[in-house]
Amino acid sequence: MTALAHSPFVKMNGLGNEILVLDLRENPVDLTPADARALARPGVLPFDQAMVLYPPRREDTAAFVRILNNDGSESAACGNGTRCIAAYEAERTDARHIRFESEATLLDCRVHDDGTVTVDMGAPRLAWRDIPLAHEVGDTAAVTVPGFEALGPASLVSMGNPHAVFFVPDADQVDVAGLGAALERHPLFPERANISFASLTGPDDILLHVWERGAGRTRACGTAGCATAVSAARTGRTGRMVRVRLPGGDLALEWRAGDDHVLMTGPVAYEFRGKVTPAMIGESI
Ligand SMILES: N[C@H](CCC[C@H](N)C(=O)O)C(=O)O
Repeated sequence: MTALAHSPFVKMNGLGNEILVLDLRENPVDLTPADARALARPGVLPFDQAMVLYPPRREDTAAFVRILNNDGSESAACGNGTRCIAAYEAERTDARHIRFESEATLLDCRVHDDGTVTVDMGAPRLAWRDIPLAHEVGDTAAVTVPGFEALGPASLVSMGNPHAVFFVPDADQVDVAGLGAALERHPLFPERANISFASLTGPDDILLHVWERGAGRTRACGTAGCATAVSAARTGRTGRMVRVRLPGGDLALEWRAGDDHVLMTGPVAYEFRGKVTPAMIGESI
């Protein structure tokens, strides 16, 4: 039996984005890519991302968080998952202001009385090396992706993880899975990319469909919402405060003037709780 068995988990979702919160602060074992894939199997604990909590490395944080996609790959950021761990920690400790540390940044979260959570997702990174891209492209706000000229230029952003945002006339009509899977692994993106298709549906109102790196089609992606808000403001399509509507629900986003941090607000939901069993990670007792 591996040390992972018996660790407590909570299955949550942030706008239908399937999140597994695994609290390993009492039992900080390494969660391998194979463990993540085993847990994510259908009938076990299917998730888009696992948010794995480890003992804090800094005194002013509640935990160090690792983020794993369901294919076992690691991400440095996950907006919806961060709202979930903030709500989980608020429930456990009664704190309302909670800070986590991830590989990419510090994540300041505020849990509101209505149960919604605001996360300071930090400042976007817009330089080609930081996204990262395979080579220099000129202005990252409008990049024609070879082979995908018909989609028009993409706006490329890192929110800790790489994003490409295409503004299209009607995001509901796009073949998200077909185009998303091909673009995720385009040679322009050496670390692959999350792919978003966005349409303006009103002043400061955006419809969004997302194909996630390492997880595929999801009902919502918080960092993609952030990347889209930044891209829309950066290209003059909207102001710095927008509503982003995803299949799973809405996010309120503000790209704050002054420090350029992106503030993301949205709901979370609990599904069920339990403890990891050996069978869940593919082991017999
Ligand atoms: N669902 C997440 C993002 C996952 C990103 C992941 N697919 C990657 O970058 O590898 C969110 O709400 O922000």
